[in-house]
Amino acid sequence: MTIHHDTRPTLNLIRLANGEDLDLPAYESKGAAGMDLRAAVDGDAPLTLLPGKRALVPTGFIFEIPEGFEGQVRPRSGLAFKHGITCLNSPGTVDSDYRGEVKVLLANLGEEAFVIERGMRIAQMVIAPVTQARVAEITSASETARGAGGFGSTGV
Ligand SMILES: O=c1ccn([C@H]2C[C@H](O)[C@@H](COP(=O)(O)OP(=O)(O)OP(=O)(O)O)O2)c(=O)[nH]1
Ligand SMILES: [Mg+2]
Repeated sequence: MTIHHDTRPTLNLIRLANGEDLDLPAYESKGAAGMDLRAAVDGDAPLTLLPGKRALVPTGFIFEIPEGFEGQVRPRSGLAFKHGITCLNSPGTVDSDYRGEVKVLLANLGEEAFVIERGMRIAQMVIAPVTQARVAEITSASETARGAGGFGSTGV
């Protein structure tokens, strides 16, 4: 008999008052990299994002990102393509020790106002492994063929 263990890390979520009745963030297809995040704006008061403006949109949940991982808040390509809606700080970083509500910093780079309704899937979060480096100050850098060349030094 083969026993299949679920080796995926667990993401604990705490539902806040403004997240009442919202669907849990979820992977919308079997192989989706990101779970979609929903807008926890007031059902009676949708948020209108004017062209060129930004807004911090609540998700209604606290995420306990497992240690050794981060949450990357990324735009949804459909909203970006159709409406110019993106995450201003993309990819947003949710630290594993953050215990506040996860919020999405949406920006409207389109030409028309965009209305964010309660429960709308506004962004996606990818859980990704993180490596914290040990920081050490030294006085000279090791030599390489590239040296200080960058920003197009190898041609376009
Ligand atoms: O899109 C985002 C980005 C960040 N955060 C939360 C979780 C994250 O752990 C915290 C801090 O984010 P970040 O380190 O990017 O911002 P900061 O400007 O460096 O703030 P801080 O000084 O609080 O670290 O804000 C979100 O909810 N959504
Ligand atoms: Mg920070």
